[in-house]
Amino acid sequence: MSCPIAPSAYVDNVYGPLANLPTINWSRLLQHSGAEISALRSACETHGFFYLDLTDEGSAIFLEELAAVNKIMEEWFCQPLEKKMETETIGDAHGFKPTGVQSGVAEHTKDGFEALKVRPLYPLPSHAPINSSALQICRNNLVKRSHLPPIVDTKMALFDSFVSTSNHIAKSLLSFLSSALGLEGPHHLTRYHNDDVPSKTTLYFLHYPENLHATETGQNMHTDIGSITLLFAPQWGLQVICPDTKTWKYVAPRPGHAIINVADTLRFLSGRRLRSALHRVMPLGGRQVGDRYATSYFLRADDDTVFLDSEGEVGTAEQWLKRKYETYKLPHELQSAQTVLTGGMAQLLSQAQMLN
Ligand SMILES: O=C(O)CCC(=O)C(=O)O
Ligand SMILES: [Fe+2]
Repeated sequence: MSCPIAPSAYVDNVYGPLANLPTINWSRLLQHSGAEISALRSACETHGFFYLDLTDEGSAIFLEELAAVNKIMEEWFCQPLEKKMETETIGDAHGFKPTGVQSGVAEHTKDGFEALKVRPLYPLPSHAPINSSALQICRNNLVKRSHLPPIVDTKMALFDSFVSTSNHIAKSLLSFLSSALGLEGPHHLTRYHNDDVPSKTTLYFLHYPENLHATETGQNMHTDIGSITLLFAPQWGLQVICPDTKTWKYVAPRPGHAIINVADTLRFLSGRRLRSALHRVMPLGGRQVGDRYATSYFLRADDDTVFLDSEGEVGTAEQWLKRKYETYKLPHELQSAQTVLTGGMAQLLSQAQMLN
């Protein structure tokens, strides 16, 4: 069985002007173009949200893998809820989350997405081709460790390869950014992101089932928890607060592009020099017409990474994730009484401007 993706049209005089986000070119970054690296830094300082152009020839296989994992996941989400609930939830970074457990995008509503979180291999598969015996060792470890849903288990090589390239892209961005910010040696940002150290790095599949009643809608505003998010959102619904107007604007889906997001931990580790973008998912017209899907790779710092958070407390990356997930479930009025949901970004914007 497959769930067709319903197209939805964007009409700018109804839904407002689009977010004008910077675009960074992946192949130029790989050539160490000074201009592209400085554009990357500027995008993270001013927006914290940008398109990454992956339309180069070298990224074609990765995009094919993305299409293949998405097809598998769309079929997986079509299963009855009881079947999906069989995927054990382990901590907040692995397992199945049904709709309606978090506060929704609008007051007095719950969230309208279900999600399957898949903890990647640990140690993560290297970007170099993995030989079959290495893969078998990883596979045995993973099966014991992670209680994967059978669908991931049977397509292990595909999922591994997709995770490996996602990790490579996210860590490369981190590395270019660190050098551009002059964070070198012991302060280099990659030092907090070790592939062989436990972290809550996660591959994340989201499904927003059609819901015409809007009791469970979209995804509430938030900043992401970790360091760098690679988001693939081929359908309308994603909105971001733009730094110029401080209003919500829709982010146009762009084939062959990832949307990259500076998340809380990276902002904290950069000494607040980088900006985290406040974003949410609001279906066009406020109702989820047709099913919507999105895929993310959340690169997160090693569990024991220490930083000063937006509540003024010194804690670890692992504690911040736990706190953030607890906050997602709180009613809106309690969420807005503290800084955790938005990593302090909401407090940097005036309430009146934001609600627009
Ligand atoms: O569904 C989307 O487009 C965005 C999802 C998102 O922001 C998240 O899961 O953190
Ligand atoms: Fe997000």
